[in-house]
Amino acid sequence: MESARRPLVSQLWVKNRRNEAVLDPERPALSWKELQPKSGRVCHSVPISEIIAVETEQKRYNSDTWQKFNHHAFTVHYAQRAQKHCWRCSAVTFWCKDEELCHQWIQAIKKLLELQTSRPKHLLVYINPYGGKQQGKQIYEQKVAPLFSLASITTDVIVTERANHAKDDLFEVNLEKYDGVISVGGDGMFSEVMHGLIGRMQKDSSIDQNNPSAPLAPCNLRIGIIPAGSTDCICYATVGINDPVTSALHIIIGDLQHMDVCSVHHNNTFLKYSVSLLGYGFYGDVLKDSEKNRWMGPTRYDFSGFKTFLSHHYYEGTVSFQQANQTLGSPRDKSTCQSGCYICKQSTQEVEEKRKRHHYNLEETEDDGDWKVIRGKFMAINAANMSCACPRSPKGLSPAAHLAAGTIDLILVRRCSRLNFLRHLVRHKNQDDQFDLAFVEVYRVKTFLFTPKHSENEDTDNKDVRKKHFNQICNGNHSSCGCNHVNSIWNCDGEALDHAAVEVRVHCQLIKLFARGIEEDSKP
Ligand SMILES: Nc1ncnc2c1ncn2[C@@H]1O[C@H](COP(=O)(O)OP(=O)(O)OP(=O)(O)O)[C@@H](O)[C@H]1O
Repeated sequence: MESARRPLVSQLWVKNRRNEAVLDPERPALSWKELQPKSGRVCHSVPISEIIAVETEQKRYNSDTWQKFNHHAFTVHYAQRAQKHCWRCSAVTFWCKDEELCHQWIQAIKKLLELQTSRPKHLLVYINPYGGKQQGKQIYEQKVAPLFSLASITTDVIVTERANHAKDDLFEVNLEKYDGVISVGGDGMFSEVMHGLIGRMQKDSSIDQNNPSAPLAPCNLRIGIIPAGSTDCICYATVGINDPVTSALHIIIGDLQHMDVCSVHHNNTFLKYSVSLLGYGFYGDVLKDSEKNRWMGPTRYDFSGFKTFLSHHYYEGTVSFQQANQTLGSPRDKSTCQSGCYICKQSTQEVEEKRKRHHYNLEETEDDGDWKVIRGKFMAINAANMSCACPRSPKGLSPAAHLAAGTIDLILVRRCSRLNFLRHLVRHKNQDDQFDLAFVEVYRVKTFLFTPKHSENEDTDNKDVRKKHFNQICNGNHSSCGCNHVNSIWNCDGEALDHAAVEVRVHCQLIKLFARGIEEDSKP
């Protein structure tokens, strides 16, 4: 036992150069450095947690090296950080003088890899063949499957045949045999998989999803996202880049990122879950318009964004919310949520204690803030469950929002001039603070309710009634006041909700992803 903890140190050859290689179970890492370097000495080091696989080198070299070492070599495949959060699978081949030493190294590395218990062995993969540029199947087969096979991960792959295929399947399938579920597609496909998994957990735990205050059962299976859609914001926000190989490597090494999920209800009826943006007003209208122009592809968002900006609608209603405890930070913080975020870690402990208390039917100790009620006319009401950073807006809607702190950043943009609204929008792209404007308010909340001024029955099919209420605001001069809609719609992670009056509640760390959040400086 004692010898297993001692470092293995040997002289091995890498590319015809003599190296000292060290496998240290205490650190735990594999490192090697040239013994007689031509220039400065470079020490390479790979944490065991980032080694993908070790393989005996087959006789595919016809080189002098191969002759010299009597064919004894092994290759270590590992995750290497490239640029801007991008990871690549690199390999290094070590040559040994004798077979026994080669075997000893391979066994020692394999033993340490076996201790990496968070790694998945068997995965359930759903591929949307029609997401994004319809490349999901090729991306998976060419870039991801070979890496899974290298890492000895077995898979059951389902290419979806219709919308909701993955979601329905997740309600039926035996999940016990899997260590994770992979979504190959965009945000819509991820949402489908997430709804399937969360729904299944609640069904198995006999929890009624229609009850807005029911504590939901957490999902223990991790979800992996292989980005292959036209919008891959969830992947970008949790990994830092939309790159299938990087995502596959995070899955293989068994990364873990907890994530909050918001439940959205209307009159005690469950509508949807959301992990990124719930937007009423501006982002709801953009979605409504963009759905009419799907034929345009991803450019429809720019087109509809511009059109919606020009139409300059505002909406009346009441927002009531319960503010989160100060220890969970503020939306105006300068620091952002990154890999190993201490605020999210603190929430992990709290959520575990809360689940234990619930399990033993102990009393809850709620320390959340008071309720606040705001009535007004809003250009936009945005609830960000994460920063919502994406390649188009690298800061995101709420740059300091957390992935797993159990909070929502509620952004209220009150009625303002077109120029002022433009100033607010432009600040999502530059260094200026988008909240530092008189007509913008931001709160960190746990739950909120929105009630439109005009009831939804009035807004839907009864046109006469709609006209009556519409006239109350603008006296019928639609073009000058810009309020030719009574109510907007909610954009819930890119999908439209059927109701404007909603109750939203955040469920701290309800799901887990194969990710690690965004690393501060990804290139060592
Ligand atoms: N085989 C299928 N046929 C049709 N729709 C599907 C299929 N599989 C999944 N879907 C649905 O397609 C929707 C969009 O998928 P996805 O997010 O992968 O692509 P996308 O191009 O990013 O989407 P969007 O058009 O919303 O930007 C999802 O909501 C999903 O439910």
